[in-house]
Amino acid sequence: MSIHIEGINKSFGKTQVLHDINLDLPSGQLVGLLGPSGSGKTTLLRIIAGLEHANSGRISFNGNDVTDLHARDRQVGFVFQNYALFRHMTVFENIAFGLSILPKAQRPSKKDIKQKVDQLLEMIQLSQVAQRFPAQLSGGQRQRVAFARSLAVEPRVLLLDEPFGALDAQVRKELRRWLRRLHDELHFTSVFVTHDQEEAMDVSDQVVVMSQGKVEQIGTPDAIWEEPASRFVLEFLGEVNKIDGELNGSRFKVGHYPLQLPIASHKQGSASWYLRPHEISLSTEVNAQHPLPVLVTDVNARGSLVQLELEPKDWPGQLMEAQLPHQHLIGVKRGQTLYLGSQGGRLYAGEQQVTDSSLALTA
Ligand SMILES: Nc1ncnc2c1ncn2[C@@H]1O[C@H](COP(=O)(O)OP(=O)(O)OP(=O)(O)O)[C@@H](O)[C@H]1O
Repeated sequence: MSIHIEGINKSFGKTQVLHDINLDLPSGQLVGLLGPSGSGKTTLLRIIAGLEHANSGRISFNGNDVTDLHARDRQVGFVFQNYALFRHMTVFENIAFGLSILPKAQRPSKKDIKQKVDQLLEMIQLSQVAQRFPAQLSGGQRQRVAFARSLAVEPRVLLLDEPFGALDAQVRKELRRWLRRLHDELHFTSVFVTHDQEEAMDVSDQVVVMSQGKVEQIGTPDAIWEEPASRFVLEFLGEVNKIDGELNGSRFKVGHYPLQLPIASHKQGSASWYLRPHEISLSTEVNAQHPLPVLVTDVNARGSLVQLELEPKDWPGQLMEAQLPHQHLIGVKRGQTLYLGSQGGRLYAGEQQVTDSSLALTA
């Protein structure tokens, strides 16, 4: 079931929380809505579900306008963060619930309901606990039951609001892999809300990055990682170091170190140089490619990679993280001075990117 979202605006009182949202979500995909708290993700999800009404704009499922349809007629399944299982019902009864309350004409026979629930129990690998009550399950198991319960009625669209939010890191990771596999088998269309970039990048076919009620970028996780559309997206994805300086033509001054851009720029004023940990290059000697002195404050070997914590030395800035192949750093120790350069990176002046994606500055 494809979802078409057109020109959605939403205000609560005088505050506009969604601004002209336009999205096309193809059928069978798992789409992650990613953004900081308050960016409007849940509101958008609730508008798709029909639980909230937009001030303007349209929503269609498979080309059919559902804007004016009540939530219960949209055939959407919902999974929330806090399981919302019925405590007095067994796992089996919880999963069967949606089917057993259907109007008589649509309700499957008892035998068919049992067959369906057994199938779902197998799919979530919980057949052995069918007769337990929710209180006798772990958090991860409860959430799997919540999934099965919403899938039982075969929704056209499954909407998930921070479905793994209440679980610990390990269970979260397992469950999101499980959701991905389930999705690959069953091909339903899902939209899930998360503020965790790793989670969104790990499981989504497409990620929609939101900020302040607007869509900043939509794309595959790879495309968003490789080509963040804005400074906000680059920063929000995390794992990026920021070095502030003053831009003047093709010169970028960090503290009293004048660095050279490989291109001429007409911009002037404050600018920030963004470097991901693997884009940092280090040398034991100062040279044109490695102009900035840094102090090594931590060294962590991680398999074939070494992770370093670096403190700016003699120029203003924050602690940085670098990640380099082991062989480049044999013998590097805490307390040692190294010289920093780059193998890429991005320079932003205000919201504007000054250069394309691969920028190397030199002295
Ligand atoms: N029923 C409501 N009445 C008034 N304001 C609301 C209501 N629901 C949401 N808001 C406001 O709308 C904005 C967007 O909220 P929303 O819950 O959609 O954001 P979110 O990105 O899902 O955030 P979070 O990750 O914290 O859940 C926030 O400023 C919030 O305070």
